[in-house]
Amino acid sequence: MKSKLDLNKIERPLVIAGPCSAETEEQVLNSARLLQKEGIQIFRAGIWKPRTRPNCFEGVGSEGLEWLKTVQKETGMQTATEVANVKHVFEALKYGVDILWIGARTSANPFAMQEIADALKGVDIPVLVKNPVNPDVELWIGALERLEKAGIKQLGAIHRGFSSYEHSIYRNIPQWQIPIELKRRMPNMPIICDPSHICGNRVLLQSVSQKAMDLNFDGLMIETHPTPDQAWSDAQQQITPTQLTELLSSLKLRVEHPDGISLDTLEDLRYKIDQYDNEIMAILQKRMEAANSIGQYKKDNNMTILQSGRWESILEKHLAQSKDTNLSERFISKLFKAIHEESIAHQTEVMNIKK
Ligand SMILES: C=C(O[C@@H]1C=C(C(=O)O)C=C[C@H]1O)C(=O)O
Repeated sequence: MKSKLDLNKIERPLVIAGPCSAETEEQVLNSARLLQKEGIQIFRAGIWKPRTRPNCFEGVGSEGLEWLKTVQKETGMQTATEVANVKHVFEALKYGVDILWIGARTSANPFAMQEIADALKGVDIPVLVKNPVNPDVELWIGALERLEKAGIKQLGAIHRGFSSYEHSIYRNIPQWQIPIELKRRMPNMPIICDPSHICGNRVLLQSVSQKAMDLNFDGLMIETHPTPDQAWSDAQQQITPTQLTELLSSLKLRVEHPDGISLDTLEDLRYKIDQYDNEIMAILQKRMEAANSIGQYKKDNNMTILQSGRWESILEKHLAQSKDTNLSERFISKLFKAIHEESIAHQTEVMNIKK
């Protein structure tokens, strides 16, 4: 049977909503009915929950798949759930789940991904792949490619943020440059944002959803629960179906290339950007030439490449200067660390590689 959702023809934003976990039949049906009233067409619910520690609620298992079937029959909504192994795939297919997604812990594991891809050979069902927990775009692409090779025609990516030891307001740091890179590498791959797992709390959901729309993401997967505070998993990040509607109607939907407007002003501004970029390139080249000469000096005088005191003072000076500019400390820190790394690479080449 051909699935109704065509991931290759999405009307933005595609919305997938439903509870983090299927808990009871009543909770599942109640959630679905409320979402259907709000006009949501795709219902999500976790049946098997990968939890960091044992003795947490790990999902109701296959029993919940019956409830998803009732959701389809009663509301006409399509259903989506996470599969993490071959058994889950077969069970979900047996019960007619419409859309599958692969979680972040699974997409980080090429063996698990290959087994799932093999189990899906010859099946025509949309499959969405969450980014791996670690910020590695290659791993994410690899997971998608394994499914592509297995013949899955309707593929999509879900951005759910990345684990980090860094203290952050987010549960999983968005690292937007990673989904942006995925879009560059796989321009036709639909990308759906999962603000619930990025934020880990309700407060930030709206701003992250708006940002995803402004980055031209194709859709949103948002966790909803009829009584979020009573949810058996991830209570703090779930919202009610009514709050979901409020959130969705607050979003401003912009397009990448609007019809019928003159681009003259934009082109003038882009001309300026191109000039500045050329200047940046020329300056960086000159800076690396100086680094090469320093490398030669250090080689001749038996000095180490890394000079911690000098590096510390450069970084500190520019971080302090950034306060009087429109450049953020975070940006300046990243920029100078990248420059320093490249400078060290140049000196290493001069010292140890070049004859
Ligand atoms: C260029 C030098 O070598 C290294 C690179 C630096 C840089 O590119 O700014 C600074 C300190 C060193 O760790 C240097 O010693 O001055």
